[in-house]
This record gives sequence, C-alpha cells and structure tokens, in this order.
Amino acid sequence: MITAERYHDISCGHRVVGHEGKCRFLHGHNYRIHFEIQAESLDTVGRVIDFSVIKEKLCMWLEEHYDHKFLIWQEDPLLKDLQKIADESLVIVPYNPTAENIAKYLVEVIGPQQLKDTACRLIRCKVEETQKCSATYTI
Ligand SMILES: Nc1nc2c(c(=O)[nH]1)N=C([C@H](O)[C@H](O)COP(=O)(O)OP(=O)(O)OP(=O)(O)O)CN2
Repeated sequence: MITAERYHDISCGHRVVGHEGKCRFLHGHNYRIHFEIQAESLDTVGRVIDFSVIKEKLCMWLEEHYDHKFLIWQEDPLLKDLQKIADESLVIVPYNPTAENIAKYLVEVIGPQQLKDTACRLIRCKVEETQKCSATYTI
C-alpha cells in the first residue's frame, strides 16, 4: 500500500469533561495533526494525491474551523455559560475533545466530506497534543 502524508499545526483551546486531573480545566495546545491518505492506484503522474490538495482539502479545513478556537463538547455542562461570554470563540463539537476523539472525527466525518471529489480516502489521523503525547485513529 502506498500512502501520502502531510501534517498541519493549529492552536486550540479545549477541556476534557470528566477528566480526573488538570485537563478538566480550560486550557489549550499547539496541536500537530497528521493526515495519511490512501488511493487504490497512483495517478498518471505517480501520486496518491498531490500534497497541495491535502493542504487545500484538509489542512485548510482545520484552519477555517478549529484554529484559534475553543473546542467544546455539545454536552459539556459549561457550554451555556461560555456561550454568554465567548460565543464567537467556541466550536461546538459532537465529541469530548480528547486527542483520540479529534482523530476519530477527522477520519470518520471530515475526511469523507472533504475528499469526496477525489479518488482518495483519509485512512489515518494522528493528533499530537504535545511532542510527547498523541493519539492515532486508523480505519
Ligand atoms: N489519552 C488521552 N489522555 C489525555 C488527553 C487525551 O486527549 N487523551 N488529554 C489530556 C489533556 O488535554 C492534557 O492537557 C494533557 O495532559 P498531560 O500530558 O498530563 O499534561 P502535560 O502535557 O502538561 O504534561 P506534563 O507531564 O505536566 O508535562 C490528558 N490526558
């Protein structure tokens, strides 16, 4: 199998609902998000997908939707209060924003949506919260 990869860096706030320690508090990370794309065959030039298309379809999606925003779970009990003071900063997400859930959502929802006009699919996403800690979701 041949794949093409690209990563993108974004800054986001979040908190992890139910976390036993400090991660239940509002805080943020400089996330590094790695995308891995697969195709059934290479194109006539010899590519899985042009790297610039990964940027356009996936990296720019992160820029437009998540970068410099606060990811908050739609079931977070703090949601209503935060909406009163910082509504513009919030991105309401359908998952508790752990690195694992971000990776899963990008692969299961955003990949198919953003790559629908290509012959490729997003098969793996690795979300690094820090250089030391990451989670990976693979189809
Ligand atoms: N499996 C996961 N564990 C944790 C996640 C996660 O997404 N998946 N997230 C967090 C928090 O977001 C937290 O900010 C990071 O936690 P932690 O590594 O404990 O904090 P530091 O990076 O500051 O680590 P130091 O050891 O203090 O340097 C927690 N766990």
